[in-house]
Amino acid sequence: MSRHTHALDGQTRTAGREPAIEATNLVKTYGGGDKAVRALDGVSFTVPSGSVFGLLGPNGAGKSTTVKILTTLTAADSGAAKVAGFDVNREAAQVRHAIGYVPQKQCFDPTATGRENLVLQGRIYGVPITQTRQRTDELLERFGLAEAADRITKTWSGGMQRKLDVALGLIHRPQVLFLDEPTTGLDPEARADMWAEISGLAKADGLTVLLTTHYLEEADQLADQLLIVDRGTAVAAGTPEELKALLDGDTIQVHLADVDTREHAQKVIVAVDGVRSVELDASTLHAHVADGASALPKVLTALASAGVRLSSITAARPSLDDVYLQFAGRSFRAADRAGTEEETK
Ligand SMILES: Nc1ncnc2c1ncn2[C@@H]1O[C@H](COP(=O)(O)OP(=O)(O)OP(=O)(O)O)[C@@H](O)[C@H]1O
Repeated sequence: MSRHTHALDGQTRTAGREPAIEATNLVKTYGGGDKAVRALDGVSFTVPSGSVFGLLGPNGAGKSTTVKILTTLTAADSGAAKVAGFDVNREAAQVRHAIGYVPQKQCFDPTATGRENLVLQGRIYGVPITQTRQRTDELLERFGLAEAADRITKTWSGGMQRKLDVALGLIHRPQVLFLDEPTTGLDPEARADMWAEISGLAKADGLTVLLTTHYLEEADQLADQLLIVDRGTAVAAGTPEELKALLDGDTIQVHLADVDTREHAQKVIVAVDGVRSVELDASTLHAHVADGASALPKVLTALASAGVRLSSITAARPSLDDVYLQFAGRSFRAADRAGTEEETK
């Protein structure tokens, strides 16, 4: 972890106000003996009030487990956490009152209308009925659901249903909102719409939002601060820009026509002037260079002279995928696929 210390230290600085979330060295193991799964292996982070914090990681990285500990749904084996100033173990009731939690799976009654769902949720939280009605109207309006409010929610689109999930988490005016994979399963348009809503929540309402995602683009777009987790540990932290700046220079991605030539191609590219390092990922090579525009023709010429056939080659500024590749040693998409396969076994 030492090479990431700089960015992780940056995470703990806050501007005077008490942080909305402080997680220290969280450890959680499921099961025991041979079947034990270490879901979290010492994760720490701090979320300043009024910001959007992204927990980014492939399937099975430990994101939901972190959220469950912070929302008091499960207890960590060791470590400590405070949310809205309350200890998740000793002051669980206060934590629950101060937070909204939107789980991965839909949490409304599909046979009730949107309005009925919101009013019921307000009652569950003990919000007085007049305030519940007022807040319901406000939330329906804010999420563009007012017109559909009195229709049974199972007739709503997926995007509308997901917005209702978020609205339900806000009925009691929490200080901190947890969104577990808020846009999984949504089409691109509904996803963009949801992104706009989420960034509005922090900016307009001063709410602190912690969201988990396995979409790099979502983390890049929404998060003020990001923690990248992999196999239960934090691999990098910072703003999306800081993380990308850790990889100064550009990345040249070389897609090989023949996967068997990858080791040979790697040696050829490493020898090109201006190439700092080359990482291998299936049939793609990622070369880190100071300046993509000047290095690309040299890489092309070297590969052509060595008889390596390509299917494509591109130069780009580093992406979060490159950050992940550098720190986790494998590409995000490959890790996500591996995680999904692991979970469906
Ligand atoms: N109740 C449980 N019992 C046993 N193992 C579990 C349980 N919940 C999670 N795990 C395992 O712990 C690890 C972390 O899971 P977690 O759900 O926190 O990951 P995640 O990053 O949220 O992944 P996803 O994006 O798939 O939800 C995984 O290996 C998962 O299979």
